[in-house]
Amino acid sequence: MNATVVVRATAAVQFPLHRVHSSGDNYTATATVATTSAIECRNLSYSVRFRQGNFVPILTDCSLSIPSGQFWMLLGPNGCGKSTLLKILGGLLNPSGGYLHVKKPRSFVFQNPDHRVPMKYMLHRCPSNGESRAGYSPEGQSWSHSIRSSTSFAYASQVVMPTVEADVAFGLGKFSMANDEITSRVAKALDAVGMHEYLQRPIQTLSGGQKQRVAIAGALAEACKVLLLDELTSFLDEDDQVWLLLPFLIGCGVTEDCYLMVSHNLS
Ligand SMILES: Nc1ncnc2c1ncn2[C@@H]1O[C@H](COP(=O)(O)OP(=O)(O)OP(=O)(O)O)[C@@H](O)[C@H]1O
Repeated sequence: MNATVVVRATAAVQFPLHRVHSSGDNYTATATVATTSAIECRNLSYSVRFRQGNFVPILTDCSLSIPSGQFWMLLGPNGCGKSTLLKILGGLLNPSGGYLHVKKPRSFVFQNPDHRVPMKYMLHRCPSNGESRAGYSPEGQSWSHSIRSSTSFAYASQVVMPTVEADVAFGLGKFSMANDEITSRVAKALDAVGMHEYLQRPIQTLSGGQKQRVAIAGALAEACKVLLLDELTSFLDEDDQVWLLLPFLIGCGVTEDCYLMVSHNLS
């Protein structure tokens, strides 16, 4: 990873620049005391293996330490490794080496809600088939059903349920939770992203930016401690920019102890 920085993106605070340690330079991000960190990684590396058998390093010796309750941005040019790092932090990729600690639960929202995402992500979001969310699964249908009917067994769409309400409630299937609690969490999370009036809307009628908000609401409903947002700004228009959503996210109380990280392209 080259020339990538992690900046604190809370409006009232002057950004302290923390450079992520990359191969060939000596910087290491040192945000605060490690024990209070929401995310802590030291000397993290990630390589991919090509068909020819050779390993190509994507991340080398990457270290950062970031506290809870703050909003940080990961900045860097195309191809420097932002998404890869975020996927490692989100548990979607396993690092090849180094130390990694991320508070749980953690949630990951992808760049484009219509892109197919790894099945590992869906299992992470809801390891059961979602039917434990009484009242939210359409009759005879569950997310595993929608995946089975799709062309690939390995991938699923990020927003997976037929309505906004069902999709935000989807990840709650992994908790044993009363229906009242589910309803309240879904309402609170949709309020936070300004989408409450879309509760019953079929997912396919939403715009890309609205789907992004629904995906964020799904993560918030699960009361995640770490929210990882991969280049949302490429999809949301100016009015939807995540730093404008931030006061809502914090104001609704679902993110009190949450750490948010957004990757953003510098080019
Ligand atoms: N599975 C893979 N196989 C081969 N190369 C990969 C793989 N995944 C990532 N890369 C390479 O690793 C580098 C970092 O990719 P990554 O998607 O993390 O970059 P990024 O900083 O998020 O880029 P962008 O801003 O364009 O989204 C790129 O050069 C990419 O081509």
